[in-house]
Amino acid sequence: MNPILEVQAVSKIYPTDTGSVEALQPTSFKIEPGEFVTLIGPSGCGKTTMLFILAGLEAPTGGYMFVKGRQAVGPGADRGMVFQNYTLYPWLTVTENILFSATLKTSRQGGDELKSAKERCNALLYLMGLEAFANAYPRELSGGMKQRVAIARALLPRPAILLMDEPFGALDAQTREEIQQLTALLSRHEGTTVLMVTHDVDEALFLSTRTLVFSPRPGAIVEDITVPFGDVRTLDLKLAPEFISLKRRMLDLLRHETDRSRNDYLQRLLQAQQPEPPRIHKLRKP
Ligand SMILES: Nc1ncnc2c1ncn2[C@@H]1O[C@H](COP(=O)(O)OP(=O)(O)OP(=O)(O)O)[C@@H](O)[C@H]1O
Repeated sequence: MNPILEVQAVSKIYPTDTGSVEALQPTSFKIEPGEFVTLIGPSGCGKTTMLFILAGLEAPTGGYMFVKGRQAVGPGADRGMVFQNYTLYPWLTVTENILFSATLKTSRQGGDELKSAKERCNALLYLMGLEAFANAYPRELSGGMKQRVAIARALLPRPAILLMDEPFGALDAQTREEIQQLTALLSRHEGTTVLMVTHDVDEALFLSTRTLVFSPRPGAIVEDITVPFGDVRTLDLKLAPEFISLKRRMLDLLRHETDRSRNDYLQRLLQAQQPEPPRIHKLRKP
């Protein structure tokens, strides 16, 4: 099978006023059609950087990416993006938000395109359980509903891959579980290929078919884990022994990586600081 996404030695160094920050080591991986891949790793390891590069919102320092075999440079309709913070246009209704890019595109192309975009929008509103809110404005929606609109908007043009950056990070625990379940159902129903950044091990294992574990910054893939829980997943899975055992393995791996980086850092700190010789105060005899 040809990969939907191929990442070849993508790296990133940010220039800053105080020197350069190496966010990503040269990193390579492939994603096959229909895979739901999560990217997990310690805070600051370069997960968002990788996603932004793949979305075309950040230029890589080195390396290449290919979507369906074609080199991708800059943003494109073949990659949909959902951010952590709700990015809906507050002056547009739910339907108008979902149709926004289609409206821009079809204003140049004519009526039939817009008609099929509207049909697709209605189908997504139904799948997302948002039909009753089709004409509501973002201020009238809960956080979970806003994020469902953002997902529908990203899915409208049927992107080759959906990129999600901690999309449920700002939601309360219950809403988060509801939307996780909806996302699992939706990605299976639509056959969407997904790459999602998360720092939540439960979320990664519940949703994905594969997890890429990143090292601390500069990020690099330290393990590529197949998640073997099948297509139909309910929240009960999170209590199953095989889920808990894989969760433990991932937590150990993340802890080990974080400890290793902390120890390296402490070691460097100790080497940089020559300990001062102990001061001996002689007591004067009275
Ligand atoms: N525009 C920028 N300029 C300079 N440094 C940056 C920039 N964006 C990110 N960085 C640095 O690059 C590193 C990786 O950041 P990134 O946001 O990709 O990590 P992350 O794994 O997504 O973190 P988190 O899980 O905390 O969101 C961090 O050290 C961050 O400070």
